[in-house]
Amino acid sequence: MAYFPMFVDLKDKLCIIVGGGAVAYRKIKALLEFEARILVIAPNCIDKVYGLKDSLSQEQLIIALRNFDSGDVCKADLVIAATDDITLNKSIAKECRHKNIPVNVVDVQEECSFIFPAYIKRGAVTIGVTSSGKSPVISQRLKKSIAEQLPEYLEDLADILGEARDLVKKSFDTEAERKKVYIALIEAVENQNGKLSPKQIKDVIQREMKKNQDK
Ligand SMILES: C[C@@]1(CC(=O)O)c2cc3[nH]c(cc4nc(cc5[nH]c(cc(n2)[C@H]1CCC(=O)O)[C@@](C)(CC(=O)O)[C@@H]5CCC(=O)O)C(CC(=O)O)=C4CCC(=O)O)c(CCC(=O)O)c3CC(=O)O
Ligand SMILES: NC(=O)C1=CN([C@@H]2O[C@H](COP(=O)(O)OP(=O)(O)OC[C@H]3O[C@@H](n4cnc5c(N)ncnc54)[C@H](O)[C@@H]3O)[C@@H](O)[C@H]2O)C=CC1
Repeated sequence: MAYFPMFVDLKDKLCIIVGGGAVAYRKIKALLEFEARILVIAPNCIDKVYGLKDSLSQEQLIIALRNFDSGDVCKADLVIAATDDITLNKSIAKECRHKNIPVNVVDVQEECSFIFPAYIKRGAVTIGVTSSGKSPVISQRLKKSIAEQLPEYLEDLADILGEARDLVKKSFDTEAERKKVYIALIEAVENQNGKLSPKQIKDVIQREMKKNQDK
């Protein structure tokens, strides 16, 4: 069985992480990169988790130094059960499922409604890899080898194409024409090593329009 890669908007969503060990830390770091708000509930946290407070506001991260209470999950958009107590983790999962809250349980895959990928983030471009639980280390290694092949300008490229999109949509009638323009823009960015000014974007679009008219 393979998992479907679904990309989720986590901006400002409240993610509750129960547990404050090394595994919790890894999940928190990932969720923060996607602008989630974090509430950690654990009687003890490793220093790296406490350390996150230095660079984050109260809006972004709250650490509640206490045991989990049933009912804690009520306000959560997402829950991670990351304690070292398998029975507790399972009961958190049960409560979440009952309340229709997506839940990840770090030590029991069958209890997860979603699992974490190994991922690469370059601005708006995200690449997620999973082995559907078979081997996280495969995902980790694949991530590394994919990352080595990505062009430096990937983030800029996505921004440039994103900005050009409205104009391209207005200027070209068919999807096939629009796709050609995006490819021309990508090639132009490749030639300029990642930089195109708004004027250069317009020039490429003009050029493609002219090509279309001349046909
Ligand atoms: C099912 C899943 C659920 C979930 O966590 O969402 C899960 C479950 C478990 N992981 C375990 C172990 C390890 N996990 C890692 C690493 C990662 N694990 C991640 C995801 C996932 N792990 C989901 C499946 C994703 C997939 O299949 O691709 C990554 C990709 C993302 C992340 O964690 O953020 C991250 C790499 C991120 C990166 O490098 O980018 C390492 C390596 C290391 O630590 O360096 C080890 C030690 C080696 C080993 O055991 O394989 C154990 C056994 C614990 C034990 O033996 O006690 C369980 C529980 C079980 O298998 O039952
Ligand atoms: N999914 C994954 O990627 C991986 C999962 N694991 C599993 O993750 C689990 C956690 O691993 P670590 O972070 O290394 O453990 P850890 O022992 O460092 O941390 C456990 C945390 O749970 C907290 N905790 C315990 N009882 C609690 C309660 N009643 N309420 C709230 N918090 C409570 C502790 O205070 C501590 O912060 C292990 O069971 C391990 O098998 C391990 C490796 C990878």
